[in-house]
Amino acid sequence: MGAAERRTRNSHTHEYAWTHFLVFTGTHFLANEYRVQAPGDEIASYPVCPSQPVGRPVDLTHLNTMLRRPLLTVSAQPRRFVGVLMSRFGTRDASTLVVAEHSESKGTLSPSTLCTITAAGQLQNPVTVLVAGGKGVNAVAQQAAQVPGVSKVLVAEHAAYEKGIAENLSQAVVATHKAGDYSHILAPSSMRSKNYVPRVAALLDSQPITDVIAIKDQATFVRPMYAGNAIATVTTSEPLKILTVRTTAFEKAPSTGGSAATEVAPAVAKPEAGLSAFLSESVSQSARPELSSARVVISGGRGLKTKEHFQMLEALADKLKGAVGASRAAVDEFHMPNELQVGQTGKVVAPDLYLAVGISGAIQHLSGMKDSKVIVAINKDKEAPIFQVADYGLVADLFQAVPELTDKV
Ligand SMILES: Cc1cc2nc3c(=O)[nH]c(=O)nc-3n(C[C@H](O)[C@H](O)[C@H](O)COP(=O)(O)OP(=O)(O)OC[C@H]3O[C@@H](n4cnc5c(N)ncnc54)[C@H](O)[C@@H]3O)c2cc1C
Repeated sequence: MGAAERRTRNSHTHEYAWTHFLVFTGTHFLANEYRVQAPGDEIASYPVCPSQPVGRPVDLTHLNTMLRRPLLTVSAQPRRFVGVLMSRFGTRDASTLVVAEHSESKGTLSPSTLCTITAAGQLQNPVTVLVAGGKGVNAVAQQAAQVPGVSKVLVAEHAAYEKGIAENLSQAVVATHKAGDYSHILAPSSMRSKNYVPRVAALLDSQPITDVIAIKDQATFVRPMYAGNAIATVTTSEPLKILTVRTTAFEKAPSTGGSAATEVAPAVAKPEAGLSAFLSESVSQSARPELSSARVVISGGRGLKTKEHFQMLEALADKLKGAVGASRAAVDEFHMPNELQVGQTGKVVAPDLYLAVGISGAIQHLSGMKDSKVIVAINKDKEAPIFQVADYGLVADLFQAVPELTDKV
């Protein structure tokens, strides 16, 4: 199938969408041909209007008779226009479901959920938030209900959702979608959503779009590709858009001022999917702020040479009330724990101040921190690529520069 083709399934929703599309006769738009596949048919190509010169505006009336059959596959030039028509004239009202993340132990809605609600607001649809969890989840739901812009909060309380087990959580999301028929499902980009969102997408037969950093319209989104080397603007013609949102790209929604209604989420017949079980977790305790949400992050790389030398960074971080991060090289050499890795395969951070110490600035590291508001680099190699993204660069030996800086702060 050619690149210009789009597929649509023969579902109830699609039939409605196309009915609306066909009602829209008399409208002119640029199209050369439609390819239509009915059940049991070969794919057949039909010109929109046999006498119509290629690329000229055409009358859609001709399509009425042709498309009044159960469609499996329809393709058209230009593809995007059809996608837009589908979403604009579909019979479903656009509505957005945000799947909340929250801290079970603290009973709080996560800042990443607030950022996702901001992203959802930009779609300008009514926003429903699904809060799934174990006992105590109602308190989190109350917090979600107070976020301005949220019109409804659905609470799924069950022990099966307590630890965010992907197989169980995805069932809750799917059941909620089936009852609400949302046009968009949004979740924060996170380790947790990397696990359950693909399952949700597979169960609902939709291609997810991950790591969205900007919303252009209902169907057009901006996302990084190739570890942030390219920024792609993608348009989807999926009737259901499933997105994960890079939370560093959206401000947190205010946590008070709203008054959404709270309801019980649609029931799942067997919330415990029985495919995986929670055994234990080991959470590292730190008095420092959490890496992803810290205002100041001080990261060290292979240049620190030993685990002990990271204490220099910790002393500076404590003075600046910041978090400590690390490059993958430092993590691979066991100088810092895995959860403090910043980059493509680690955490994505965008603090007010990011200080990179003894880090060369490989693209995989940059993709996790280059959206920081101010970047400062200390490196003894003046050619190090980190200086290309740094607002302030110090070419110096870190073993002199860091203690000196700590003294002066
Ligand atoms: C698929 C994939 C995913 C990856 N994901 C990540 C990721 O998420 N995060 C990540 O960080 N990397 C990631 N990497 C690895 C990445 O490519 C680099 O290898 C890594 O970031 C290098 O870490 P570094 O800058 O600490 O080490 P190096 O590249 O070795 O740089 C050390 C720097 O320290 C400087 N230095 C040495 N001594 C001193 C001194 N005394 N004073 C001042 N400066 C000094 C050196 O000049 C040098 O620039 C990934 C790679 C792949 C292939």
